[in-house]
Amino acid sequence: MNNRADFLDISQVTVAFGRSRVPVLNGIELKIARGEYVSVIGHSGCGKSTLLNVVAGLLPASGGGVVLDGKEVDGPGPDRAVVFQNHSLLPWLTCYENVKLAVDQTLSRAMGRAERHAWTLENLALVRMAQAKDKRPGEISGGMKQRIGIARALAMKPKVLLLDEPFGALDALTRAHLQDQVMQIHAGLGTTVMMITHDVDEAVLLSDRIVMLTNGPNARIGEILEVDLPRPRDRLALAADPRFVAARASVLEFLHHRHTAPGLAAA
Ligand SMILES: Nc1ncnc2c1ncn2[C@@H]1O[C@H](COP(=O)(O)OP(=O)(O)OP(=O)(O)O)[C@@H](O)[C@H]1O
Repeated sequence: MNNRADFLDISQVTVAFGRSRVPVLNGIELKIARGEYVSVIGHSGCGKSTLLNVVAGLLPASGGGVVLDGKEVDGPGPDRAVVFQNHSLLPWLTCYENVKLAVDQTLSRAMGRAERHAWTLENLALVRMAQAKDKRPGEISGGMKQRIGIARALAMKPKVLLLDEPFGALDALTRAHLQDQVMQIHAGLGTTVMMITHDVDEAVLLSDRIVMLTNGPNARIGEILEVDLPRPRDRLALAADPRFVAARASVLEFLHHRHTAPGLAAA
């Protein structure tokens, strides 16, 4: 068992694609504690998804590595569940079957048949989708599809939940609703989360820490902001909270003025 502070240990991760000698990411060093909610923000194309894909084991790092709970990441695994911006549900299966398939694939040794059925229903209920369990993805809204994607990810009992702009394709109200649900789930289950986002308000509302990447190529961690706001967080109350406003301003200031700080982007 690892220290709380380095449950997920991203160590000197560098990624260069193909024969390019200029890395997209250069020497990313980040330790995430068990139960922590960490967002990664940065300009388009700086390498946020690349970093998440390395942690997911979908992309090998050119240098450095990732260790999760003492085990080196060397490929995809059920201990790291990913939710992408566009849902990846199987269209011919119902919502129940989409979640159940993941449960069967990952937990068939740990749980009997009846238990897997109950666990599938429990996770559908967690994202408030129990009533739509027999619908197919084509019959439900974009927000509902993302909720099924989150239920499927959580049902695998991952050690870390990797969210790649999970609310990016949703309208503002649906997005707010889903952010609130994810906050409740995080509070209830103590899930460790690494989330990629473009949205400054979303990052401040949800995160314990916000990791700000400099522009690529050669992107590095420019700054890390601790979000010192008590939980549970209420979006309406926070909008006028000076600590929320200050955190938001700090991230915006980084994105607008400091994302290519001398000595970072050019290094
Ligand atoms: N498979 C690949 N082969 C070559 N280059 C790639 C590949 N995947 C990503 N890149 C390049 O790496 C850089 C970072 O891409 P990435 O998708 O990680 O950025 P991002 O910060 O997630 O962008 P966005 O916010 O727009 O989604 C980009 O310049 C992209 O073109």
